[in-house]
Amino acid sequence: MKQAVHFGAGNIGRGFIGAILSKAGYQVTFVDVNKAVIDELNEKGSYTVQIASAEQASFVVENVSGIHSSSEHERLNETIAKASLITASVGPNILTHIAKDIAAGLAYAEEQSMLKELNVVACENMIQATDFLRGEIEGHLNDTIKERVLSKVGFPNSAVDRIVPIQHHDDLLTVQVEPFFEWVVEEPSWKGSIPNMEGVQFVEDLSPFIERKLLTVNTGHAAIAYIGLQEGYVTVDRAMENAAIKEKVEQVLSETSEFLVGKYELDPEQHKAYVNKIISRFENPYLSDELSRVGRSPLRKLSAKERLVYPARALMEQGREPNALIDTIAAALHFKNEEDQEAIALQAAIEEHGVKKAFADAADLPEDDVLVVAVVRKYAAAVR
Ligand SMILES: NC(=O)C1=CN([C@@H]2O[C@H](COP(=O)(O)OP(=O)(O)OC[C@H]3O[C@@H](n4cnc5c(N)ncnc54)[C@H](O)[C@@H]3O)[C@@H](O)[C@H]2O)C=CC1
Ligand SMILES: O=P(O)(O)OC[C@H]1O[C@](O)(CO)[C@@H](O)[C@@H]1O
Repeated sequence: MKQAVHFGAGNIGRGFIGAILSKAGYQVTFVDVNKAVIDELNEKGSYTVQIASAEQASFVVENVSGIHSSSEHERLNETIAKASLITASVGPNILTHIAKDIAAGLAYAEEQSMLKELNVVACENMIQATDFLRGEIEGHLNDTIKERVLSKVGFPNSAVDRIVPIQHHDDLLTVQVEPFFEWVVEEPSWKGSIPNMEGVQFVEDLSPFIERKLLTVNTGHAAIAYIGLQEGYVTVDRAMENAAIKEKVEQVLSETSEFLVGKYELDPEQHKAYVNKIISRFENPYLSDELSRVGRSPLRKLSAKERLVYPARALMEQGREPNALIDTIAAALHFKNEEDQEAIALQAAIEEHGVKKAFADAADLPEDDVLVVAVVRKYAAAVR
């Protein structure tokens, strides 16, 4: 049986990537720091995925096991050495940490003369996430091993799309997901023959796919989260029942559409249909997705290459005034959550240095940048 190693046995790992890989005939070994989840995977060897729709369908994902990365280094090295695919959905900020584990496994495979053609794919909400991961892995390899690894291992970027909220089940492994899913992988960087995996699309150029997804699903979602929280909502579906919030989200997405259609010469009608589909996904009444989850890690979401600042700045460079994006960024600066380290750091920075410097630092922009000036002007109006 083909072996896949997936870092991150969390919501998207179990609810999407693990399910696709298992169905494609892989034995999937999840790697996680959460020992309770790993123990449960090893004990049960399967888990249930529930589809959040009127039909309430569910299916069982088989051939899964787990490795606790903090304590099972040798087992992890041996498993990586046998794998033909390594994937990850741990969160962009954690890629640096798992790079060390992946590098150790690849170096072990090389030393044991086991290194064969394989691929490493980061499945994160991040542009060029695999390129970033590859850079971090390379930093842990000596020159000789690095050369061998780069000749055998492919590092394709990918775009993943499926809404998987925080789970509330008695069973630790059961995961509820939305019906929609899309996993797009960069074909030119794939080493070896292109596999036929149901639910995975290989493309020549990933940029239009990842940008379309990040600047529609994730930008729209972020707008609902930050504006919805301002209005006292708790979940995405309930916030979308408010006509004013829905209208604001539509305005945000018409701004990102303007950018995307222009940059990638998309067919405006087809893109409009894509946007409408995404909006209907946000309204799914069978999915209870917390705004605090969708808005999590505000410093990452306010950074330069991310879902809010990147399109807003690009539009302003074209002489446009993306007012709905500016309102969303202003609302994001009010995001407070005592369980979110980035939210705490953001609010501390605002208190200590003022909103102008706090936002300029987060977005890596000068304090007199046009976007910073516009956001600061709106910030006072977006009181929570
Ligand atoms: N939830 C979703 O709908 C989607 C998530 N994603 C991407 O997946 C990422 C993860 O999202 P979720 O699954 O919702 O989060 P999650 O918190 O449910 O899962 C992340 C998992 O990574 C594990 N982890 C943390 N540090 C680790 C380490 N050093 N080694 C191994 N495992 C480690 C955590 O214990 C957790 O089980 C997101 O940041 C995003 O980039 C992408 C598309 C959809
Ligand atoms: O996972 P992130 O990047 O923190 O952002 C949350 C977003 O990711 C998703 O979980 C999946 O794309 C969306 O639900 C949401 O827009």
